[in-house]
Amino acid sequence: MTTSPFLIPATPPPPVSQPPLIHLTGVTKTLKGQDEPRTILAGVDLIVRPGDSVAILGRSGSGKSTLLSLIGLFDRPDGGQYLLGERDITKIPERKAAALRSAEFGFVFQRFFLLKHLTAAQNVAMALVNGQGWLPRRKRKVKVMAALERVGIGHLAKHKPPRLSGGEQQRVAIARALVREPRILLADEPTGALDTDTGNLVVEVLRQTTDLGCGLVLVTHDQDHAAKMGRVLHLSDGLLRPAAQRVVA
Ligand SMILES: Nc1ncnc2c1ncn2[C@@H]1O[C@H](COP(=O)(O)OP(=O)(O)OP(=O)(O)O)[C@@H](O)[C@H]1O
Repeated sequence: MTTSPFLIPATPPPPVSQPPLIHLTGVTKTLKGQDEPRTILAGVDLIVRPGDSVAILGRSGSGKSTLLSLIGLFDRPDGGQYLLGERDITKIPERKAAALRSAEFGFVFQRFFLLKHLTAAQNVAMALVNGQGWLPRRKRKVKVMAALERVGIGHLAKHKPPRLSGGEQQRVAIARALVREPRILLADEPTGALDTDTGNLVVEVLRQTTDLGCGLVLVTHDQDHAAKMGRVLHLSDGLLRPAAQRVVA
């Protein structure tokens, strides 16, 4: 029997998955408090590819921020393996970690950490000054405006934080995280200080950052926000597992 070249295969070929941006295997972390040392991460596995959006849920104290600080190279695992692209960075020294952190990652926190006396554009430009030295003024301006426009607040470039709403301030902070074009955006409770509607808007802005291939890891307590991500994981007993998702109306 000959096969017609016009036949459509019954099962489309699987999408070619892109190589991971980050790949954690069996990552462990024990923290020494005032009492007994406590194992916070007991063997975490996680893969984030370009364009992935991953939510991490978990009760307070389950270790979400600890995990995010390992991913963002503020701390190192005790065991397991952490690959950034193909590079094993499990035991990378701080000097090298700092350079990778500013080249590869953008960070968004619950608090906006904006400088009150600078405009939105100047706040965003600070990330370029710290990360890449002094870019020529015109190039800096183009990058800053592109970042502000990407989060929908180009028209607020000349406003200072006290004149901006909480959601607008958080969007300035997201633009500041995006302006160096990070490959991975890490957001720790970015809607914690915002009302529901504003929080929804900010989560949507964050999710859209993945459209151009950025990987996003969002730590949140809000199941509705988590459900807007491509994948929802739950951290408990030191392990990350797929979370049972609620249907959001
Ligand atoms: N530097 C530290 N030394 C000792 N214990 C710590 C340290 N930092 C955090 N912990 C403890 O580790 C546990 C995990 O903390 P972590 O902040 O990662 O949790 P979380 O899931 O992000 O919590 P939350 O949702 O409340 O922010 C907590 O019990 C916390 O008290």
